[in-house]
Amino acid sequence: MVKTTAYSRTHLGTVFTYGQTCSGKTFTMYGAPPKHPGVIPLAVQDIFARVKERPDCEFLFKASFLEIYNEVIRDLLDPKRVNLKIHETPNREIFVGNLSEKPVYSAHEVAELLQKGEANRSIGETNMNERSSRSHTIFRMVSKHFQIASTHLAPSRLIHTTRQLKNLVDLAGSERVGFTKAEGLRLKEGAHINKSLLALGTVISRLAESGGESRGHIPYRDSKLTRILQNALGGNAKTSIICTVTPSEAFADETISTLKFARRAMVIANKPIVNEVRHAAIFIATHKTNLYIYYNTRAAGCHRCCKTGTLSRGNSPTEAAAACSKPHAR
Ligand SMILES: Nc1ncnc2c1ncn2[C@@H]1O[C@H](COP(=O)(O)OP(=O)(O)OP(=O)(O)O)[C@@H](O)[C@H]1O
Repeated sequence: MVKTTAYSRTHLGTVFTYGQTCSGKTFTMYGAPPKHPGVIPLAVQDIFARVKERPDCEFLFKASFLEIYNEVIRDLLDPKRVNLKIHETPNREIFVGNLSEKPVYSAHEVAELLQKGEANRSIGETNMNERSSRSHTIFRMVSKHFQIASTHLAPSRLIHTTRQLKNLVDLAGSERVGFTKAEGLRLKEGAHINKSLLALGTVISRLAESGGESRGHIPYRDSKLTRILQNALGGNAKTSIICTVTPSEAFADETISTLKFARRAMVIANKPIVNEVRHAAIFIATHKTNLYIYYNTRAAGCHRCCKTGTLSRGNSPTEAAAACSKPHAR
């Protein structure tokens, strides 16, 4: 499932984990590499492995990494960039302004960036988890791929480009103050986490009620998390949600609540699209090439020669006819 989302040719692919605190969300997303890599390192490896399978394409990758901490967006690759704002393009694509994007060329480089970002992430000890995520993180990889095609007259021509976004999201977990015994800063963090997860739950419920269509009012703007994930939740994305639960009886209520969330989310049916740009000029040029071959063949009346390759690049009909030394009818 996760592999499909990472591989997918659709414009936007998103994977996120959902569940109560200490249920294994961060472990699922990051794992304990190199022995037990999580979803993010595995997805990145898959993406780069795919590059090797497509020698006919050129790829360009850029990565960004942000956290939402107490409803403030911070760049984890450049922590001086704080309080970043969310914007929307005219074609309704949501993006975070002034977020740094680093070009990456290998899975190893991405792993280094992840490590750097993780070191800047807000993590704190609670009664439940000694390394509890106090923020939601979104690791995003944007890729552009350019397909090159060779034709008889043009050995290297750009045919189309595809742009894809992959969001790999690690959410902070919902927490009950009774269990975490949080006070002061931890209590404030917990309140923000719960509030944004509630907003996520509401968005999922509304989308589920409307069968996945963004009909009526869907309150994406109620939290930074739902606003950033707007396209992933109810748009044209391919989204995988991994729900994590703890086996402990003491958390049965949380487990039931997580399973209800999962059941609602399953109803939502997005409509993934491929963001592909066919280059019109190139398309016409390619067809001109074919037309030219056809024209030459007809004009010279030299079907057999053209088929066997006598007609070379730049031949005019006269040149083609002259180049044909075979004694067949013209
Ligand atoms: N499948 C697993 N195998 C081994 N250890 C695990 C596994 N899942 C979770 N753990 C361990 O359980 C602890 C809690 O996991 P983790 O931090 O991933 O939870 P979380 O849901 O992200 O919590 P929070 O919401 O508080 O950040 C960690 O010490 C982690 O290493």
